[in-house]
Formats: sequence, C-alpha cells, structure tokens
Amino acid sequence: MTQAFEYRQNQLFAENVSVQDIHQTYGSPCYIYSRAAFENHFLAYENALQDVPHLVCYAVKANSNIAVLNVLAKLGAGFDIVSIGELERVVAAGGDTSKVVFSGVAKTAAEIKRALELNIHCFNAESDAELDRINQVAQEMGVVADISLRVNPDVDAKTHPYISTGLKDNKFGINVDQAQATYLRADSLSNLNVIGMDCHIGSQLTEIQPFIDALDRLLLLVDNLADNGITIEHLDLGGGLGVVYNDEQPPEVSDFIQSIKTHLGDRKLKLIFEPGRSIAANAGIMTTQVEFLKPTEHKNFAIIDGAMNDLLRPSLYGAWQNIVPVTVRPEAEQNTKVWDLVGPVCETGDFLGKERALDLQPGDLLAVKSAGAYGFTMSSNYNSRNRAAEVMVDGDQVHLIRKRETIEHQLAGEQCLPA
Ligand SMILES: Cc1ncc(COP(=O)(O)O)c(C=O)c1O
Ligand SMILES: N[C@@H](CCCC[NH3+])C(=O)O
Repeated sequence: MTQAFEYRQNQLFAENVSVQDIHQTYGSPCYIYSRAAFENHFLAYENALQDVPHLVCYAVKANSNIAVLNVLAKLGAGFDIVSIGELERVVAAGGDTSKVVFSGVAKTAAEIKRALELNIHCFNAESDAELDRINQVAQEMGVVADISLRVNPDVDAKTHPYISTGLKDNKFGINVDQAQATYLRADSLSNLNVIGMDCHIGSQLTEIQPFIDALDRLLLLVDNLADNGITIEHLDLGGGLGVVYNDEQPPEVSDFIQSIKTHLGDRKLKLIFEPGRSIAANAGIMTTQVEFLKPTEHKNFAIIDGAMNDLLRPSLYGAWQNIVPVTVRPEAEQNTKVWDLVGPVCETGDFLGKERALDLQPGDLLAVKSAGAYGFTMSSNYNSRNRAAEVMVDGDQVHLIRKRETIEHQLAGEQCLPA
C-alpha cells in the first residue's frame, strides 16, 4: 500500500503530490490530509467487524471538516457527535443521521429536539438528569427517544490524565455501581426506549487490557439487566485506540476488535465503536515555515509560523509529534543542530516541538506529522491569528477543503458600541 506521506527523492509527498507544491499554492500553516489514509483507517474497522452486526461511528470531534465526513459517509460510516454543530456538519456532509450516536455530558433541549427531528440512532445519556431532559423533550414532540446509558466502569485507561475518561473521578457517564438503578428508571420513563449501553474510557490507549476490563464490567451489567427484563441490543465501546506518534506500539485494529469479539462469548450484541484518532491522526500533517533562527548561548530557537493556536496538543498535553523537513538537503546530517520550535504567540507554552535535531535555515518548510486528529478542530484565533487552510489530497489531485481565514472572517459579527 502506498504510504500517505512519504519521501520521494528527498521531497515529502502527500499521496502523489509534493508538499512543497501544495505550499506554493496554499501557503502555511496548512493542514494536508490524505483521502486514502482516511478511507483505509476506517475500512480497517469495517473489515474487522464484517462478520458481526456492527456500526462504526467516526468521532466527529477528531476532525470535523465536511470533506472528511463526506469521504467517510460514502463508505457507510456512522458518526459520534457531541453537539448540534457536529450534527449539522454530518447533515451538510451528506451523512446518514440514522447512524448517529449523540454523546456528551450536557445536551441542551434544543440539541435534543434537533437530534430527534433528524431521527438519530440513539442518545448516549450520561446522567439521571439528562435522561429526564431527553424524556421531556421527546414527550413534548410526541416521540420516543432511543437511549443508551454511558457507563463509567472505573477503569484506568493508562493514558494522559487529561484524556482519561473512565475513572469514577472523571465527570463522564454513570457510575457502574449505580447504573442498574438508572437503567430501571430509564425503562420506566414513558418517552424513552432503552436499547444500548456505552462507555468510553479514554483516548490514545496503547493496550487492549483496559478495554477488556471495561467490557467485563459492562457485560456483568448487561447480564443483570437481562435478568431484570431489560434487553440491551447494542454495546458501544467508544473510541480510544491509540496511534503511533513516536515509539508507541498500539494494537492493530484487527487484533483489538478480535479480542473484543472473543470476549463477548455467544452474546448477541450489536457492536458499536466511536474511533476518532485512529482514523484521523495519521491521515494528516500540518506544514509550518521557519521564519527566523535565533540561536542563543543557552538554547537554539527556531521561530516558525505555526503556533499553539494552530495545533494545541503540544502546549496542552506536552504531546510529542514528529516534525520533519519537507525537503531534505543532501548535507543535512552535518548541519543538524538541536532546536526548540516555537511559534509567534505570546505565551511561553507556545511550542510545537522541543529539542529536535534538525538542519534548519530560514524559509524552510516543516511538516508536523500525525496532525489529522485534534489538530484543526482544536485550533483557535488566539492572538487574532487566522486559522490555517485545510486541503485534501486524492491521488494526484489537491482539493482546498477549507480556505485560510481572513481578518474579515474574524471581524464578522463584532461591532463597536454606538457613538
Ligand atoms: C464519547 C467519545 N467517543 C469517542 C471519542 C473518540 O476517541 P478517540 O479519538 O480516542 O478514538 C471520544 C474522545 O475521546 C469520546 O469522548
Ligand atoms: N483532544 C485530545 C483527545 C481528547 C479526546 C476527546 N474525548 C487529544 O488531542 O489528544
């Protein structure tokens, strides 16, 4: 299989297009995605699940550009959403709303109403209070809402504390010990129809065991509910499978799914997954250009045009993403020095990489790898910087899928007080 991003004669390519050529047309910073990579990563889930009833709901928050959603919708994807904005993106991308699951701890009445109008697959409810709200909106509309309960299994996902979600200290879901009571209550509410159980224990997991630990707790609950007359039709194990940023060794999708299937035994449950990062991260890079080199006695700074507002993960989590030259010079090895790659934003925490061994000159173009997930979606206008352009490469074609913002975009909607 062709690699999505690979060097050909010392030039970085995205599929069949040179990244330098994309830069000539679209400038930097720029997010560049590979259509084939998105498709292959999604199909890895589909293929692993083909022999069982299933639904793969791509987690829209990872990368919500409508071109990305459309590419996945064409392959039959479902979608995991957490807001009305994400739902409207699915609609705009031609996604099938009957394959949408709605997660999130605080769905508003307006969001619930819109989701019911669009006939989504189900709500992943996260609290008793939220169940009441969904029931009430459904009652007002004269419909019945299909419900799954997000169970918090109190399992350590062994990942960064900010992205661990399945411990009882985390705000997410209904504590596994209280879940049976909440199910019985949900079952008694007139405008709810209980169909599923879900959990999502965290993101960037590199081991299968925490998923299995969570599954064990959920299956115990499924069996207890069956004894109480409540049939669970689907089990949604969320997203969370990790990717290679550096030297991580996450399980292959096929091995991960196989372990889950084996563990289910002969229970007839439809399986739902909500993968985000494992589909999007390595389907994208972000380019950034070196503005100035600022070597000091103490440290070498390379000041680049990409910043924490463009790609927040290094600043927020201390995340490490590989940063590589778009053009490798023949004499790169002997000119390599150690650099901190820092952006123009007025924050000490504004860096994309620290202590990177690179051969750098002003004007060089760099690519931050694994930037397809939680890259553009977490970007902001901090320091009134325009957000980057996004392009998708499809073979030898390049499509602009989001224009670089302009100051006009930023000022639209603002106004001064009257004189
Ligand atoms: C409920 C839910 N589902 C799915 C995901 C996607 O997770 P990941 O990108 O790790 O696959 C998240 C984010 O962590 C989430 O909160
Ligand atoms: N935004 C995080 C992941 C959080 C996933 C959302 N529940 C990251 O970049 O790693």
